[in-house]
Amino acid sequence: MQAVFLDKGTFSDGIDLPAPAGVSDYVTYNDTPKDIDLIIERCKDADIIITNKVQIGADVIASLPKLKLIQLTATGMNNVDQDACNKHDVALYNVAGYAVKSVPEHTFMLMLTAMRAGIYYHQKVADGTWLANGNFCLLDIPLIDLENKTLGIIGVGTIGKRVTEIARAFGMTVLWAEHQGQAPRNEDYTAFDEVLARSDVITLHCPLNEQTQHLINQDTLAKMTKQPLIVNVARGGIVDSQALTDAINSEQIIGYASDVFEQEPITSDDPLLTFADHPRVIFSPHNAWGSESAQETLWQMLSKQVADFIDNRS
Ligand SMILES: NC(=O)C1=CN([C@@H]2O[C@H](COP(=O)(O)OP(=O)(O)OC[C@H]3O[C@@H](n4cnc5c(N)ncnc54)[C@H](OP(=O)(O)O)[C@@H]3O)[C@@H](O)[C@H]2O)C=CC1
Ligand SMILES: O=C(O)C(=O)CO
Repeated sequence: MQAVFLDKGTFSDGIDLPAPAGVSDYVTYNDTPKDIDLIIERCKDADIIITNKVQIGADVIASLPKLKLIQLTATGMNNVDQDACNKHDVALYNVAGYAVKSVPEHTFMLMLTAMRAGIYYHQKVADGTWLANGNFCLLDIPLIDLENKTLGIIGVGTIGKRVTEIARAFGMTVLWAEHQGQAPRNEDYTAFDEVLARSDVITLHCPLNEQTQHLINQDTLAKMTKQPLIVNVARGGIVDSQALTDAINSEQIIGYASDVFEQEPITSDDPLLTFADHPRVIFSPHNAWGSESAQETLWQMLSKQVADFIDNRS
């Protein structure tokens, strides 16, 4: 079978990404631009498309009669038209659970950096402000401890559960948010609006889909009464960037720590970039998933899934 990997360059150099067993013709591209004709041209003989973030829409799927499997090198599946896959009998696989160390650790890196103004203070050491100040320490922006704070988690799956464990080790109270508008399914969950109202930090770990598109918007931000920090390592589209920008400006929220953006890479006109120097705003370039061990685990899991798929088809 032919497998075409459209965006191999999303992995680090040095991570070995051999053809999965059963793939006889393995074609790789470092990057595939958003150009439907180019994607179709590259995949016209493919039985299997492997991709991390290339958008595979209904037009592409309908134009590839040989296609049998789209295998994502990711957990989130929002870049593929799932209805079109069902319609054309194309299997769609993600890789679940590969980043259960990497993403939670990154979540806390972002959270701690924002709460303790880490980038701000690093710059003050480097630019001589600390020296000019004269005292042994500089403390002009408050450092906020996590202990005794309430953490609201939206999306209590593999990643949300590990974040729960780490948060409890920090001495935080954790609230698991029920889906918006639904009664809590059991005593472990708290109603969505109550989580917004009670949390000092809100962290997003749900998938991007029709229900979660712009879940964080003007209305939901207005329900955040404790001026929380929002952490987003899930998907940019879960947050309405303009509403978030307004909420930071009006101090409805204390800050925003994000690995993901509606447009990736972020473009220079994105309003969020106006906060590049804000002491409680920190961005990373969608790399929370990518510790070396997570990349290696991902490829092992993916290789087995693809090999099993080919086995079952032959
Ligand atoms: N930044 C990065 O590098 C990475 C980002 N991600 C993102 O993180 C997301 C979560 O990953 P992971 O934990 O492994 O996935 P899981 O599928 O294990 O967990 C997702 C959880 O979200 C919950 N959920 C779904 N819809 C809603 C909703 N409307 N409101 C509240 N909760 C909801 C689900 O709960 P229920 O079953 O109750 O519906 C489920 O428990 C991925 O979808 C991906 O987008 C993942 C890896 C890396
Ligand atoms: O696994 C995911 O969903 C990611 O976003 C990393 O590619």
